[in-house]
Amino acid sequence: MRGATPMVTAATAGITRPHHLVGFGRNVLVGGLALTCHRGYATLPEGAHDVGKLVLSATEKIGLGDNQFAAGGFQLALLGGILAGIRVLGSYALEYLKKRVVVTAEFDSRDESYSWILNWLSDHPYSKTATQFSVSTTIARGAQKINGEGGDSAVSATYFLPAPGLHFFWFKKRLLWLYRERVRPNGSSVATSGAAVENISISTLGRSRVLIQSLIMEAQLKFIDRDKSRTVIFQADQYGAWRRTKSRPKRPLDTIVMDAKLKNYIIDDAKDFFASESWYAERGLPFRRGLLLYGSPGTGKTSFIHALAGELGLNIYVVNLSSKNLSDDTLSELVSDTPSRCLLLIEDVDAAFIQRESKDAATGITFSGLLNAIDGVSAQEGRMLCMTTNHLDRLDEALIRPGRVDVRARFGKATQSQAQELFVKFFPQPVSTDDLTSKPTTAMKKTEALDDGVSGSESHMSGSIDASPISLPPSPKSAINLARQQTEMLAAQFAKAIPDQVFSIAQLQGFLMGYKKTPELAVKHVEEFVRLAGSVEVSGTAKIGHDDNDNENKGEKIQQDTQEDPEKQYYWEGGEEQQKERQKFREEKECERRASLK
Ligand SMILES: Nc1ncnc2c1ncn2[C@@H]1O[C@H](COP(=O)(O)OP(=O)(O)OP(=O)(O)O)[C@@H](O)[C@H]1O
Repeated sequence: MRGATPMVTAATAGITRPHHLVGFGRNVLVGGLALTCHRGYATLPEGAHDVGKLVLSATEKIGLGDNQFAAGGFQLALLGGILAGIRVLGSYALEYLKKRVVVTAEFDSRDESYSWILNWLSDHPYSKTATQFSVSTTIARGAQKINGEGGDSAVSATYFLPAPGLHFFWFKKRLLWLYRERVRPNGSSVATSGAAVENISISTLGRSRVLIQSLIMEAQLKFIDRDKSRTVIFQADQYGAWRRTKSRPKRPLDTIVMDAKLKNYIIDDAKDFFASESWYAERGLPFRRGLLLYGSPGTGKTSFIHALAGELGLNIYVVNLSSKNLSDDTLSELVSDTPSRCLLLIEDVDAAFIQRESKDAATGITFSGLLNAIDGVSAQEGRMLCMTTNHLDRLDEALIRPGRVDVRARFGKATQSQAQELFVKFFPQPVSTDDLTSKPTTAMKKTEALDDGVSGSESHMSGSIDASPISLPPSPKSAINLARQQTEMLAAQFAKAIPDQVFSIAQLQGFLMGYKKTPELAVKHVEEFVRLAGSVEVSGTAKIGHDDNDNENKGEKIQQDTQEDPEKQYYWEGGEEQQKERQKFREEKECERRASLK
């Protein structure tokens, strides 16, 4: 067979074959790859000739030299193996080389560090000039959104980030490159929409990690810095891990209307606690503190905890006991996973156990599970447990015993002085020199009259706007530009009309929201609001409720007097007439403002 088969010879192919390849070339032809292999081989670099020799001698050694088909197949397999080996080795070699000359840091969107990098990148000059960029209103990680922050403004915050792909940028006068890619998790489709996971890798030439580490540190500090003036809220996700859900600007304590002594007591107690770690350690006491806030809905329990967290510079970890994903184990894990200094907040602590009594309740935690989680051996030290409830009487004594709850505070409905304080905080007007030098307004005169014992209630509701005792003279400023003194007088009038401890601050705040820019009108309509609150249901701005919990409260009296269903919810908007009146009032004020500008 040898020598008889070749259809294309070296001569016909026009190739001069080195003499040592003759046999190999013939067999390759027999193997069926004829010219391709042959030519390809002939153009191989010098080192590859040795591979040819190797294949040839291997073929002859195993005695396949005479069987052209077997020899051809064997040679092809061997060649393929060698080439694959070279490829693998090549990639290892490349990888090795890369490790020697390139430093790379990788960030995964499931980790918090990813948010640091995105935040850092969004501020980097490159992101501001990159031609391929992505726009985002959030800095998103796999399972969570970071933002909704800065949401006070009408336009939401926007981040410009390098788009997925390769980017080059400078940092500390060194060239870095960044590769951003999106990977959909295995097994998820668009329909099931498993959130895409993102990766970012940042690389630079060299062997030292210092540069990239300093970039990461800078990014982390920047991120922490941005949180300094905010309170970050964490919540448990469905896997029982803490997820940062949002951050809010710190709420100043003085925005909370409550008994000043109680406020100071709780703040001092909390500050004292966080400063006493060694005191607890010396006495072998677990370094934990429990705070229970109870009272009617809308009295400021949650708001106070947010303000407290802001004051102490701590973040809030919120547990929702009604969550169906929560089991005793996950709760225990969550509690032990809280950082050592934080507020752990359990809202409506009674709710989970009430629901458990109903048939379809499916919450996974047990009462003993809750007790173990909050003060078991694995519970984190250094955290302050804050619980809120509307129904103190529904709580098991074991839950609120000293050691679990160290401070209990009742949040009551608004007293008259709190209503006054709320009004002043709601309309915080700067003292303008114009206002101070202006003649006393009708409103001031009216308040003086009230102080003299003249009832203002009739005049509040009667007369046209012009004749209204609280209408203001033309002012160079807008209708809301009242001097503080005037605001305080209006506040006093407002408070006088509010029955003591009947309405929650949330209810009063809701009512005032209807008069954001017209405090005079709020005063004018407050009596009507109080009167209608217990007797009429109208839809609108301020939702007002009735505390069926508090026997002493006069809201109940109003309800009973008017024979209304105590479960009923009431809303305030004012009748059509009042709305017209309000509109007219606004128009007049606008005319006055324009006139004053001329
Ligand atoms: N004492 C208060 N001082 C200032 N704002 C208050 C006060 N009470 C209620 N508010 C306002 O009313 C709204 C509801 O308050 P918040 O959620 O704190 O009440 P809560 O007592 O926690 O109610 P719930 O028991 O229903 O959870 C918030 O907008 C808050 O600003």
